Amino acid sequence: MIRLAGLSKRFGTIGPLALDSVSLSVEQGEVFGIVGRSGAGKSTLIRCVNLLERPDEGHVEVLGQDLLALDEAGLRTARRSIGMVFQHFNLLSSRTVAGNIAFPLEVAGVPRAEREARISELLPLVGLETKREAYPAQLSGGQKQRVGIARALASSPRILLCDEATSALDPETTAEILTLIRNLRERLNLTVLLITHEMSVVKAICDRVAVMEAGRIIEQGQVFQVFTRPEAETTRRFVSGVIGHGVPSGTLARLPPPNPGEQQRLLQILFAGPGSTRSVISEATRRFDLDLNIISGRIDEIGGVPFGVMALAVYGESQRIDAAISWMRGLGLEVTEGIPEVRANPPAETA
Ligand SMILES: Nc1ncnc2c1ncn2[C@@H]1O[C@H](COP(=O)(O)OP(=O)(O)OP(=O)(O)O)[C@@H](O)[C@H]1O
Repeated sequence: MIRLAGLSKRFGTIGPLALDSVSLSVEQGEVFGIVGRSGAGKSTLIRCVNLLERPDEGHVEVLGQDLLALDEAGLRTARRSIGMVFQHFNLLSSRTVAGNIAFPLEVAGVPRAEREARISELLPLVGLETKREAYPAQLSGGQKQRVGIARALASSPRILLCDEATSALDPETTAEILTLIRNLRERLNLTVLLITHEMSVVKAICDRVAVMEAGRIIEQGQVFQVFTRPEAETTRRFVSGVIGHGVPSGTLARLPPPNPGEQQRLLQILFAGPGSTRSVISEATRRFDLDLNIISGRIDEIGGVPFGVMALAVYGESQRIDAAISWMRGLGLEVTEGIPEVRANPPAETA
């Protein structure tokens, strides 16, 4: 649906590249997230998909069309297949909900009766049947974004671009809007590309994710894979704020020392898949005659797949600990030695 190849972009003549050879493919029906800190290049990248921003170099293919090769008229037509939702809604305050939704249709020259019919279809889709004649000032943030979404869908696009669509909303409203986007994706067979600085958004809604830093994609993959096995340090930091890899610094220092002749080893265990709730701790304790202290543990779900991360301090004879690790790995658990430390009370992992 979207193929970006070797995109580079520099604003002005000096300074760093806002985009540095970015390549990305988004397949039909996916919700694809791009996450990164402020200034990473996310907005520039998403704006290249509908050519609100023109890259200096590279290739932009959407629905099989080379957008950079189109003239203005061709680009206008192509853009009807690409709806866009904005962080600050960008509604016209002098127009009603219906007037805002109709706006892109008016610009495209769609006759009035057809516009009205389309509005009537869209309002129930976004849960705003009763707000047709309301003005933006009379709406909550979540309702305003519902209007923004309806407007983006007015021309029946096949692709929805979401530029920090929930960043101005509170957590509860964010969850509602994300659920709405996910449902619309299914109902309307949309492909969604979204940018966000919040890993929790990616976790809630995306199938795949790309992590951006300094104009580059530093890591990408299935959300489950990236969350449970982050490779880049930046990704690890993003992920740890959401799924709790690591324990607060100071906690490890307060662990009791091992008895003479015994070892203390720190293990991080990742459970993934349906067997995740299986209790291995008590069984390992019995089988291998060890003391296993749970320092932290969390069960979560990403894309419907349960997984858990547990940090353990294990006390006992070295060989027994080795045997317990082999046994746990044999059960399909991912066991790594060492527990990443995080600052106590880290700020929410956002840009
Ligand atoms: N119109 C512009 N003129 C000059 N520099 C720009 C412009 N737009 C973006 N930049 C610069 O390009 C880089 C990438 O910015 P971009 O807005 O794409 O990042 P971002 O990841 O979306 O960050 P944010 O979430 O803060 O918007 C930054 O260094 C930014 O200052």
